[in-house]
Amino acid sequence: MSIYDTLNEQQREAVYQTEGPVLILAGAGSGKTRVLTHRTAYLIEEKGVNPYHIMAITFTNKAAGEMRERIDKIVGFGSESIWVSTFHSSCVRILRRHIDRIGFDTNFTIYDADDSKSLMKDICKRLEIDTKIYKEKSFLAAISSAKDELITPTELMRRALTSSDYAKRKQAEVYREYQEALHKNNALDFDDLIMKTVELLQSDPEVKNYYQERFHYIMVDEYQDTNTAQFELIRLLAGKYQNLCVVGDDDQSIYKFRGANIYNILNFEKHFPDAKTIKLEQNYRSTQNILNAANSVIANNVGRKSKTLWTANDEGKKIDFEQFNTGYEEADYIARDIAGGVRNGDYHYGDYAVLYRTNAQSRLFEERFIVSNIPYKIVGGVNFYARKEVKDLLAYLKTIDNARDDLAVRRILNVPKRGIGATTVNRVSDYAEAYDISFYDALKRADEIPSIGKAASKVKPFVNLIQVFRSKLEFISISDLLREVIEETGYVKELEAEGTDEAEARIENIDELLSKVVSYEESEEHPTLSGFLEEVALVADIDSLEDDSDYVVLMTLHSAKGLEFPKVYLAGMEDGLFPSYMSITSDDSSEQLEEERRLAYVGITRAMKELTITCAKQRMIRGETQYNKVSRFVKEIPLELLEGKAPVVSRKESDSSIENTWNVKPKRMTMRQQPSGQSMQARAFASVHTKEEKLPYDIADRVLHTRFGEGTVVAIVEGGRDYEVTVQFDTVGIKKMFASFAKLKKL
Ligand SMILES: Nc1ncnc2c1ncn2[C@@H]1O[C@H](COP(=O)(O)OP(=O)(O)OP(=O)(O)O)[C@@H](O)[C@H]1O
Ligand SMILES: [Mg+2]
Repeated sequence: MSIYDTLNEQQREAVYQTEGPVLILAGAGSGKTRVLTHRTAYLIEEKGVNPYHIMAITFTNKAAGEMRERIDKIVGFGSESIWVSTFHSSCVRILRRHIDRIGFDTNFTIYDADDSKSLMKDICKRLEIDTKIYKEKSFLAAISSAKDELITPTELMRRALTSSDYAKRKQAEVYREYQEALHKNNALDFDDLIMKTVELLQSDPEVKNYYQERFHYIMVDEYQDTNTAQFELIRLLAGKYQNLCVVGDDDQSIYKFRGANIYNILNFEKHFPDAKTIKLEQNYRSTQNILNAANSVIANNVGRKSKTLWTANDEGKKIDFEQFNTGYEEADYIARDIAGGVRNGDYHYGDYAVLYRTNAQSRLFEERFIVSNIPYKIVGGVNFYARKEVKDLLAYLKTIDNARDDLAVRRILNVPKRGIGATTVNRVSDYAEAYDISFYDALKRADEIPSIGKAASKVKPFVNLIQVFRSKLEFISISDLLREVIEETGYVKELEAEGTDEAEARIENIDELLSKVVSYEESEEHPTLSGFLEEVALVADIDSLEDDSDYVVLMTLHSAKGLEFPKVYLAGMEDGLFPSYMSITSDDSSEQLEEERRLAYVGITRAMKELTITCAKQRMIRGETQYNKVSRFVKEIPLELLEGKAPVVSRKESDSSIENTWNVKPKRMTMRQQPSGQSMQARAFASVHTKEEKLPYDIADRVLHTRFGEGTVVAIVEGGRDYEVTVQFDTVGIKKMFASFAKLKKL
């Protein structure tokens, strides 16, 4: 049996259609990514294409890694010369070779979001912009959108001049300054990686021809999320042979806020008139119930390309829908459910994913999982490489590698403390500006800077230190270099002296960085410092996912694209959170709502076997308690597909009041009933939060509620922030409420 026998008829057609432009348009889990990997194998094995001429592009490193693995498995020998990578790393590869043709050094630095922000701060200061009125963040956002659309500073200025909008003119001015500063630092930001590559290919026919001749076959996964710059890049690369195969799903377009242009997919046939379109209709990933839920939610979007998606899989379990009073209860339920599933042997930790709309939601789960001893990993949030100690040491390495990066040099000039103050830094900066040299070169000439006086003697040892490291670079490994940096600067010694838990954690992170260097050295044939720094700069959040260990994954819905898990929790399904408050209230609300709905579709379709949807009536968001209704997306799922482990009350009622209960969970344990081993930890967890002091009533007491009348207290649960009191009322039955809201009086 050949590998192509494992494909259905439409998939096979897509694999065999190797020549000319091809669009594969299909719903989630229909095997689009699988088609791409098999197509690659087919090109090599059956069509005799040299792997060297093939390029496959995806969005995240995780997806690229997975694709690489699958391709290696089916192609075997020679597969390493295929370019399987993200847009960004493909561009880095091209630029490292040819960017000197557009006026940069090939050992340019890549700025992350943090670096860009510091640079922007400097610029705003220099231009004397009042950042209370014009925020740095909004400049960066405007620049980023411009780059997504391939708009140059000159073009942005031209547009600004035709409008009377002062803010727009400021943006254009800042954009120009920002680009000049990057250029001076021999640095590119993330968006530049794509834009500069396009610029290079457009301006240099020789380079364009070289890459067009290199890539006879180009494939792009998740094509629905490409922006204008990425589209242009692909169009240029495929310009000669036109063997371009893109796969995507317009229903999963979720990056409009990052400039994704849905028209790239909707108009593919217009851009490439010879294009052949293939649709895949069978979903192999999910149960019928999950797929039905996804289909009925997305059906509410208008103006979609018509698509059918069916599955031969089992009906599967119903979707577990649970509403809680608070986010704490929600996290608690999910933690228990996971622990239970693993205990029963139904699942491994690694089979679970908890997905949510915003990064901030992860904290409650994290706290709950720690208490319950559930191994987990958060994708996103504070990225390892964004931590101070890691950034400091990387700044050392960057300075040693390419001291043209002013930001890196300034970051470490006084780290650890060398008694070099802000005044000195400013004077050196001014000098560098005046002579049009880099900050580091100005440091080297400290003696000549008239205004810095004695400070020059403090600067010198720093410059010497860097020069010594540089001279060693020739004959020691990168890991030894890093060890020397740590040693010579006394970085770890200082932390050790601090002796706090936090310092300890920082030292662990430094160890982790060293391990990263070592593993880089082991995996590369010719490891170089620039190579290492480049790899680090490209690590997207998703990379903290590792394949071989067993842990629950927590991540935002956006990061989950393209992935699949046996059991998925969609948490925080509340109007105002998901769909976001912005999308409900903004001017172009219907468009934004549709984007949110596509995100819901992405979320639901990540689940293979089981899906749990949860929400809370009351939730702390940015320090404020919000009362939210059940997400409209949940209401778009037919009732018969849902089931609560506790009784579900009709939909209408759920909208009426926050004290109304969709479900009461009498089976939930109080802290007192918990096994003693856990309760200590649990109490420690609870004590982090402020809570009412002791309640004036106890279980079995008779109490009075202003609306519900008299009743008997049946349970008191110590929630995270408040006591949850369950009362059996004489007239309205059982109600569960928060002590601080209910204001029950003891009778
Ligand atoms: N013909 C097939 N036979 C068996 N399994 C298949 C077949 N096609 C796809 N699958 C499986 O179905 C699952 C989904 O496939 P894949 O990830 O390629 O879908 P996709 O269309 O790329 O999904 P998404 O839109 O979420 O990116 C995978 O586990 C894949 O191995
Ligand atoms: Mg896919």
